Amino acid sequence: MSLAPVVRLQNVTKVIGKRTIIDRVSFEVQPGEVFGFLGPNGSGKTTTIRMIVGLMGMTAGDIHIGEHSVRTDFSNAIVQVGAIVENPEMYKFLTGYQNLLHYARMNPSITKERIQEAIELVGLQGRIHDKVKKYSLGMRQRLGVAQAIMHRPKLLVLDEPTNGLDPAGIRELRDYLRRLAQDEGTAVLVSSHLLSEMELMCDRVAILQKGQIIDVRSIRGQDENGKALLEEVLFDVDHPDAALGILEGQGAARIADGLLLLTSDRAGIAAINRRLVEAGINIYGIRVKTKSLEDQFLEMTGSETIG
Ligand SMILES: Nc1ncnc2c1ncn2[C@@H]1O[C@H](COP(=O)(O)OP(=O)(O)OP(=O)(O)O)[C@@H](O)[C@H]1O
Repeated sequence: MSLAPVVRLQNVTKVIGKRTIIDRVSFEVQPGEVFGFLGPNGSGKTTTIRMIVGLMGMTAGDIHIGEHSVRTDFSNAIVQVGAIVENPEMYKFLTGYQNLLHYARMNPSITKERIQEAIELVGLQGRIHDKVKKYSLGMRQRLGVAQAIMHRPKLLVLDEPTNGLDPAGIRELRDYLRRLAQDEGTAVLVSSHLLSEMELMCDRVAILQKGQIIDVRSIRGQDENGKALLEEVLFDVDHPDAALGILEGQGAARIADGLLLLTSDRAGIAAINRRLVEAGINIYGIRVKTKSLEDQFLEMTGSETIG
């Protein structure tokens, strides 16, 4: 991707007392990308996010928003950011619209048209004139996001936005974040400890464990370098032992429950299939055991509990 990243973390480190809470964290988020920041509780997501939005200083490293360093050029960096890090403070006795107007007054660049656009992007147009005290948690959050995007930030940061939402609310959140990324080219950074939700919502995820990034990967079946991910494949064949012999030297094939089990990328599966058929092996079925992000995450973090 040749686009300049919207946010770039370079070896960001945070030491509190004698403890290294965040250890040389580096990643970039591109325009129009929904990027997940995934890790178990206590892994350092909130601390990293607080450093991105300037609520906390960093011990070493740097963060750039566009070309502006959060360290040395904070005010130019932060104007490009919209964020919900702690619960957004809303006036519950005012309507959603009145709340937005109140915030818009602080920034003369926000027009009435823009307020309307933000409301529509989060799908709150039907209820925007109701009092906030009548809103569900999901609606309050939408209002928070509308407020955070009114000034057209290049980066939207949401800390654990799925917390407390029901499945319908999570689906709606996913839909409007994707819309925002696509329609406005906003880079969206969301943190979560919930893998299944990140899989649905994000283009890429960084996996954080004990303050270190242990992996950054695309959700769409490729790793960071565009290399296809390996998948476990089961071949149901008439002579597994003979098939194993034919494939000798082709990676780690073995027999499991009478099936031939091997690891391959997609192109490899076709090649292995052809080779077996040409050698006279009958194939009754091929099954790809696609690993969910959750399986991969558990493999990488070992016994670390999630959630
Ligand atoms: N001000 C602080 N002083 C000392 N330790 C801290 C401080 N802030 C955070 N920590 C520690 O840093 C680690 C990371 O915390 P952080 O809140 O960033 O994790 P998290 O991934 O956001 O987890 P959670 O989802 O539980 O909020 C934790 O072990 C926490 O106890």
